[in-house]
Amino acid sequence: MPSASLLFQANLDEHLQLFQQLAALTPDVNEAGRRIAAALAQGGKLLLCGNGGSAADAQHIASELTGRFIHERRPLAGIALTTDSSALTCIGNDYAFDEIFARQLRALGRSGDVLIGISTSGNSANVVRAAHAARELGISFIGLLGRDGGALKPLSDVAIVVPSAVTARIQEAHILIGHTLCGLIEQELGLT
Ligand SMILES: O=C(CO)[C@@H](O)[C@H](O)[C@H](O)[C@H](O)COP(=O)(O)O
Ligand SMILES: [Zn+2]
Repeated sequence: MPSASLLFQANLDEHLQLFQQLAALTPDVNEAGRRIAAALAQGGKLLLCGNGGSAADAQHIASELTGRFIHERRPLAGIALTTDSSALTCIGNDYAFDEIFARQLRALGRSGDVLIGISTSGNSANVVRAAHAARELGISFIGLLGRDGGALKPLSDVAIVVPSAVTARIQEAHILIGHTLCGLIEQELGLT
């Protein structure tokens, strides 16, 4: 454990070392952007889910679509399944915490939509359930993952696996990738 004065430098070193490896994810990021843009162009929507910091990422990315990212353009359909405290507590309380995203997806998702599941471990059970529900509903599942991709990797139509075992560093990469997806969506839809 580095001393307090060295912690920021240690985090920076770890972050920079990881970010230098992220170019290898370019094909997966591009494929994810292409799929999301195609879904939006055909009247579908982007849904997102995740826990903790990844819940924050989910709603951050959704707001880049409904609000705006870089360019002044029409609003785009993005919904985070992490924000409705009544739905989350009702489903968590009456069914199971593992059902909080899958049940909302069954209510709101339609064939042709895309779901991004964000998980640094790739193993959060409520995201795994949502990935299974996506498959049943004809919804593409993009896994924004870390470590070895966990249980979500084989459930993903596109798996973007950040090669780190450190949750915070993975989350830092996830938001870079999330922002890049927003830029790709604007580009692909000709909204730049
Ligand atoms: O932000 C952090 C840690 O940096 C935490 O809130 C973290 O997101 C939570 O522990 C999550 O429950 C972890 O879930 P996951 O990424 O493994 O799916
Ligand atoms: Zn965090």
